[in-house]
Amino acid sequence: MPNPAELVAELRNSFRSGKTRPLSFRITQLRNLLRMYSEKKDEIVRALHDDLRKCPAEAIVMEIDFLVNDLKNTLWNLDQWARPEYVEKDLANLLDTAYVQREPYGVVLVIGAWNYPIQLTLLPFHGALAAGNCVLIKPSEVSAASAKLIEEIIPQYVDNDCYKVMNGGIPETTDLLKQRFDYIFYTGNTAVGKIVHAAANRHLTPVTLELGGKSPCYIDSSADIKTATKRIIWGKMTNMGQTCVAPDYLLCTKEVEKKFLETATLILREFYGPDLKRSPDLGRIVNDRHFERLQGLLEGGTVALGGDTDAHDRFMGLTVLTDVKSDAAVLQQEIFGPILPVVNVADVKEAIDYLQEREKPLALYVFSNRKADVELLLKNTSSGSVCVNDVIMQLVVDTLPFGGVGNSGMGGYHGKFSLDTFSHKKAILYKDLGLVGEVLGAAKYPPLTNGKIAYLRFMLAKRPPFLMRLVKGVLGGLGPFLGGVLALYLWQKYTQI
Ligand SMILES: NC(=O)c1ccc[n+]([C@@H]2O[C@H](COP(=O)([O-])OP(=O)(O)OC[C@H]3O[C@@H](n4cnc5c(N)ncnc54)[C@H](O)[C@@H]3O)[C@@H](O)[C@H]2O)c1
Ligand SMILES: CCCCCCCCCC=O
Repeated sequence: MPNPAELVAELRNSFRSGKTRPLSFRITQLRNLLRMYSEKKDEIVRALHDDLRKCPAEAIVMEIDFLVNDLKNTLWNLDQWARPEYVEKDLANLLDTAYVQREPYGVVLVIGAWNYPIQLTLLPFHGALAAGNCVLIKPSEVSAASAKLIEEIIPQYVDNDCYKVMNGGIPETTDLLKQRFDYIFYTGNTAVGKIVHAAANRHLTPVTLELGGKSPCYIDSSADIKTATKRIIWGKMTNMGQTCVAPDYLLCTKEVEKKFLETATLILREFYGPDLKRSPDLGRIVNDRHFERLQGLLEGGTVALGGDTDAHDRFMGLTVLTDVKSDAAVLQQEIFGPILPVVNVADVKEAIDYLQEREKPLALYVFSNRKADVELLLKNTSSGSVCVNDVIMQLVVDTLPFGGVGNSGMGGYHGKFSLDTFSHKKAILYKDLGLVGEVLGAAKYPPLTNGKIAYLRFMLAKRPPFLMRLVKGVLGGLGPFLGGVLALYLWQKYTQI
């Protein structure tokens, strides 16, 4: 087992060498990863099958394509995203250059989770690499085949001095977290998120925590129940419910619950045939521990649909629970499996009360054609994301940030947000050393007369953007000489006071 202190020291030396700074170097690494996903596609599909019995379609669309699309987007845009961002200024700094320059933090630790073990481990890696960091990747030990594959293939495609993989379980990760990193990106459950946060805090290391929680799904009687049911079942059964943003429970009236149950029976048959267990499109629960945990959750209510389980095969069909006691474990902990409890509410106001009393979820789903009610939910609840009239699909829009809030996490990524997450936004003011610049700023020097203070206040005062654009235009038109004359005039005018 490699020594974490040595790994981090090697990465730090590589970062200090400046190797990862040039955009051309990063682009080469990203292109190599693109080649990796194409050349190692079969191995990835096989590893995901070994870990979760993920079907090839899910492995390709939800893990490999997700990564490939992210790389393409980054490669097409990185040059532009990484450019300095010039910003507006006050009069006192009008001749100077003020801009934000993204710079890499240094050595980044990425800790992945097991449910989408390739995607969730390597997507943050893309962002950290693109931003110019050196990276240590720690895949989840729970998805052992994927972890082993990542350790094997990453060194074949990217620079070994700058990017490393370390496998291990809780003791190894605990040791790793004693090291000083410049950024930590963690995906996993909230309890461990707190451990990671505390460890990062010892070194004041900034973090992104991509956590979980119970993502509610509100349906009202105005929604097209067939389409809503299809979308909910798809989202709940994808990866056997082991998706961070899977709909966790339904919030609806008794009447909608009844319609949902009738429709769900038909949809399940349409999607997976008469015997769900034999469907090639359904995966399995990741391990026995999680299977037993899920079986325990079934005790919380009445099984209104499904309930079929096979411990030997770690299979569980979609199981809808009704009349669930409010203190049942299935309504307290994140389910992360194919169980769907129903919580009955009379109307949207009761739904909002229910949501406000609970932790902020990673996602909120609303199925409704009542625009006013949707607005009420949007305005009166907080969650990492919202998707109206579908589930999970908000993640696909990579111009939206993906992340939680409160107990479901902090920070976000995807698309350009990944580059922002892994970059420090350095503020740079490049002052003019010439005479005009000096005159514009000279009022700050003591002795501070009333005139100088008035001048300073005039120069630093906030003005509406249109006025600043006008001043800039006029000064630009006058040229530096007349601009200087104007500055001298203002200086004269104010210092005479
Ligand atoms: N927000 C997201 O993007 C996202 C994505 C996937 C999963 N999740 C959430 O993650 C949870 C499921 O994942 P999990 O937590 O079971 O995954 P997991 O068991 O794979 O743990 C995640 C990582 O934490 C490490 N870890 C575990 N215990 C640790 C400890 N005591 N100290 C230090 N490191 C430790 C593991 O080695 C692993 O790399 C769910 O709550 C789910 O909602 C969130
Ligand atoms: C087409 C839908 C793609 C969905 C990808 C889901 C990723 C989930 C990450 C959290 O567990």
